[in-house]
Amino acid sequence: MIKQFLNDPTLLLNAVGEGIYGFDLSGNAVFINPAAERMTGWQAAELLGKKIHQYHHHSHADGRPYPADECQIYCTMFDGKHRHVKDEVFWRKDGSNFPVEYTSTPVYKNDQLIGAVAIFRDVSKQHQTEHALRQALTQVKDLSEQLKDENNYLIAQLNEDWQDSGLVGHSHIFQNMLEQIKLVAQTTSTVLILGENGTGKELVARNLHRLSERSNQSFIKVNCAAFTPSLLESELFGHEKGAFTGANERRKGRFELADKGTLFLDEIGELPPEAQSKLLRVLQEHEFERVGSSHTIKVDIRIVAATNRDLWQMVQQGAFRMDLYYRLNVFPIKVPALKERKEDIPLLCTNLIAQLNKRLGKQLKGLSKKAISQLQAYDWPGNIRELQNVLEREAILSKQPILHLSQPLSMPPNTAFNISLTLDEAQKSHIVSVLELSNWKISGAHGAATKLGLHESTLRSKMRKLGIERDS
Ligand SMILES: Nc1ncnc2c1ncn2[C@@H]1O[C@H](COP(=O)(O)OP(=O)(O)OP(=O)(O)O)[C@@H](O)[C@H]1O
Repeated sequence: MIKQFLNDPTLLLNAVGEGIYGFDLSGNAVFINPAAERMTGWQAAELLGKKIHQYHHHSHADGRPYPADECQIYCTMFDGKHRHVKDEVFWRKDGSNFPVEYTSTPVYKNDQLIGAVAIFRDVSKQHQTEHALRQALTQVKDLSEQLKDENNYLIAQLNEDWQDSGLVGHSHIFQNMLEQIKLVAQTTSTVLILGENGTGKELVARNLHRLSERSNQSFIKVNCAAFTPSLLESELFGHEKGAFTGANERRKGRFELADKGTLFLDEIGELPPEAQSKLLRVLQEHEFERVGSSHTIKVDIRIVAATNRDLWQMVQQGAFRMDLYYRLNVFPIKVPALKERKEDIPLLCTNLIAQLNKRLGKQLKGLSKKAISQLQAYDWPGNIRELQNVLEREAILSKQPILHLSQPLSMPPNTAFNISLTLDEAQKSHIVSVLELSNWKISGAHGAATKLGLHESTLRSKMRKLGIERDS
């Protein structure tokens, strides 16, 4: 048996799965095995004695000619050096090509170079697998990016001390508003919610979403006053990696996250001009581009916007685009100020005290009659948010189950004169009070900076210095 193979070594060469070519020193084929025939479609009889390079190594993969004197196999025949080559192609008889990986080894007889042997493999399958792997990796990366975006957003939402309260009030004016919410919730029309700070605009927006057909999809909120103009654009529309300094990764904007759901644009009056034009385009054409990208993204979102500003006056002053105003003002809902529905105060208090009991672990029963009359005699510039704060303060101070008012309503406790405070403490206390009254809005005409007569950046640096954060 062994003898049989020794007598005819080509039996072994014919059995291997790799293609084998033998060359003499002139580059002519002297041996071709069946695997090479199968891969190239050229029969041995057609190529033996011929320069193989001209048949299936004549061009590179991109079609550029591959001169014979650069051919790595021929080079071995000149310098007698072994070579391992990747990223080349061989051409088939039918004119197609396939990627190959090959070795070119010199053949010596009595120390004399007499030719070379090339052993090659078709690596198309390997390339396909690599390509599929690369695609799968990109998909995984995209998905994990999306999950990260959504997760960040959800965490931010959870941290957002959103209280589990419904819209409470039985006054005529409030019931009218509830009726409007129910009607417009069924449609996809853009809604503009108007009302003073702390009246419950956000609560209205969330209820609109809850009652709509989109309730199973996301409700995404953006406070347009909380970002600088350039950050706001990237927050709304997202950005590509490297779109600006600090954009280390690609990030989806709130418009993309809200696709199929509702996007709540709070403080819409603070939207800078550039973002106003982009928003107009989304409202008209449902499309936009991420910052730093030319790729157009289509979305299906319902816009609900809110403001405490007189948008029409802003239009007349040139601070808000008129076309955007009309696009937003399709269905305006006016949330009444608390002073317009004082008859709702007792019911609101019952509701808010129940929430406080849960949150503070108290067992308060309600308010004294005198306290209710005091609350109804007051004008509530800070609306329900101010009412919440007053009740929370009294709930903390109270040792009895029935609450009384321990301080006059017209003087916010934080600004009360307190001689024991250092200058820094007094500043901190005053800044926090003004921030609370401004719903922690820093910039804009109604922001804390304007109220304090400071530049926005001065206020931010003072806040940093005094350690003022929203939860403090
Ligand atoms: N009808 C209501 N019944 C009970 N609680 C309410 C009602 N309306 C608002 N609230 C509560 O009052 C607080 C302020 O409401 P919300 O944040 O919706 O006001 P807003 O008008 O959006 O305020 P801003 O303009 O300052 O952002 C919230 O804690 C909310 O739960």
